[in-house]
Amino acid sequence: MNVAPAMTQTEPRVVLSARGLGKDFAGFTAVNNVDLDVEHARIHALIGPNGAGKTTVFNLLTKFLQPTRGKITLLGQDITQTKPDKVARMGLVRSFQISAVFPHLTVRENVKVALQRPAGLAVQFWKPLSSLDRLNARADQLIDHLGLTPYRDHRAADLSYGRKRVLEIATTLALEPEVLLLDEPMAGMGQEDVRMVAEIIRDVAQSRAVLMVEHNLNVVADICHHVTVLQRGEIIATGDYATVSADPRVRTAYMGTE
Ligand SMILES: Nc1ncnc2c1ncn2[C@@H]1O[C@H](COP(=O)(O)OP(=O)(O)OP(=O)(O)O)[C@@H](O)[C@H]1O
Repeated sequence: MNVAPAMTQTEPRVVLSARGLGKDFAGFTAVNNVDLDVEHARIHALIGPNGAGKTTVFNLLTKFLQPTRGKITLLGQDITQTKPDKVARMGLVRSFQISAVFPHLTVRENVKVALQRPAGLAVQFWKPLSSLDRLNARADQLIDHLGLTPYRDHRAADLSYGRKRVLEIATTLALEPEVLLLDEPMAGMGQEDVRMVAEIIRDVAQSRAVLMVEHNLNVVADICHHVTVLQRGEIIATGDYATVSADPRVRTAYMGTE
């Protein structure tokens, strides 16, 4: 059998990029002149002190907000004017967009519900869950991939906080995104859960790009290939963790907040 060679680290493929991205709110510039290149099979962190503009950049990229300036390209297509649902169908998915995990459903049922809307469509509540049986195999594959098999028949409400986040990621992956945006995936987690979710993210990023906002700099140092640091809406440093953490402007920006 012919197997295509795996993409090597020397062949970066930019899947999402922004040029000169900017957003003004009633005369206040929240984001300015942001250039970003997110690559396939890489984890890219967006960090910065509170109010630096990280969430606004996420909202611009997913088109929840319309940029005031600049251009966004997804998989070679200009999406600057594209609507959020179309952007999601094109492969740019933000975790919370579909991470409505239903607490009374089991892990497997949640994943099946997510799988029946691969185009990012609304959940079809009128369909009985039994009609989703054809999705069992695919759901179990995804569940296994994310280490949730022992919890497959547990109700989502009974999962630990960390495993709930992993289930959210599983439901996001049901859309088979090319680019996954994670907004503070480790927020509120204990150390053990942080380690587990970090491993999952590393695994998930083997076959897609991940862009994440993360305050936990240990996690950023551990799993992120590229780090972009924002301050007052502008990029002050970009590169690998060692490079940006040694940058005097980054050290100043974080002083007192780290
Ligand atoms: N809809 C809005 N209207 C006016 N100002 C806004 C709006 N959204 C964000 N801002 C402002 O833009 C700036 C950047 O906010 P943003 O939430 O993007 O920062 P952040 O880096 O995500 O912060 P945090 O780490 O605290 O979540 C802040 O000064 C914020 O008050």
